[in-house]
Amino acid sequence: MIELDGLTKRFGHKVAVDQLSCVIKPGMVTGFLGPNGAGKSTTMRMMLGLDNPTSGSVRIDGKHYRDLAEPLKYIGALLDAKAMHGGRSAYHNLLCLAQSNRIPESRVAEVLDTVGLTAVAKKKSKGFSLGMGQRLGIASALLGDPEILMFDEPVNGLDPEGIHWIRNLMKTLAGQGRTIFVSSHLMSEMALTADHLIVIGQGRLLADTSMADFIHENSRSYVRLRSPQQERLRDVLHEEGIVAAEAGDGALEVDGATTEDMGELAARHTIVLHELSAQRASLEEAFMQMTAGSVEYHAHSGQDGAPPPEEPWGQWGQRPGNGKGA
Ligand SMILES: Nc1ncnc2c1ncn2[C@@H]1O[C@H](COP(=O)(O)OP(=O)(O)OP(=O)(O)O)[C@@H](O)[C@H]1O
Repeated sequence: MIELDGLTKRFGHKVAVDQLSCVIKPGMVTGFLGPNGAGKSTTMRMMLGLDNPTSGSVRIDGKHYRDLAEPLKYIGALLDAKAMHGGRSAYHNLLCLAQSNRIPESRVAEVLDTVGLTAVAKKKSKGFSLGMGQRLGIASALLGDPEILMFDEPVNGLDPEGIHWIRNLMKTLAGQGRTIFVSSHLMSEMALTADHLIVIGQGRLLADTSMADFIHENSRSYVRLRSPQQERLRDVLHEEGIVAAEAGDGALEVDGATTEDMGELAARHTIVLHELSAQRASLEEAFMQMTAGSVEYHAHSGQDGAPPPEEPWGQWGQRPGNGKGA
């Protein structure tokens, strides 16, 4: 478990992370989202003791990072896959890390096997492809068999096989009861991987919710109807007091409807349907919907990134209505 309590980081006048409080729980993959410059990397660096908070705290299983005697046994992280010593072999990179954390050498071969690098264990890591480098970084995170794992943009530049592998690895690790915290700009990938989301904008917490609730609350769900009797269908919907929007491709869209209700209505009026489909917004749409507010706020008043004069995210209190019928 990772607990953030009022975590704040200022760089001069710039507030990179602003009073962030949340708990990242074990047994699930928690996605960490935010637009560019939202403060994700800074937050992760503070979690790992690489940056000191200006105020507030981070606790790793109840302890400050600096109080962990052998930190790799508590928390493993992939922050920068290129951070490895290029002149050393994959094996020796991991061995050095193992020795400094009193991890047995046998573990090195185990994690190389887990990430599929056994065959290139003796090769210098500077010759590694981006995907191999990511795998080596993940091997180093796994080395201490920690209960908490953090991955910053783990799928960047990976091919579909590599992305699929990392996704399954994170799910497996979460299934073992570990705490998995992952940031990514690839929304489609995040939607497939994360169970829970923490979303930040301008350093502030925007959402701490399940994936399903996040999408539900920040986006539109509607039913698409297409019929060779489109005029008739439009009239029937109108008579029933149902508002339908033109989709632009000949279909009609009804907000907040169910396919059951729409299908039965069409059947009652013997209208042939060529399409009857429930449309749920994607994580990407929900994310854009939510963070659009953050960009809008920034454009109107944020010239130097100074904190807003009053609660800027109050609009999110009305989240369920956002985007409906937009
Ligand atoms: N060392 C630093 N000195 C000054 N400002 C910094 C420093 N590190 C980060 N910042 C600023 O803090 C803010 C948050 O940066 P951070 O890198 O944490 O965001 P991010 O969410 O990880 O962004 P991205 O998605 O682009 O990687 C940005 O405005 C950034 O310019």
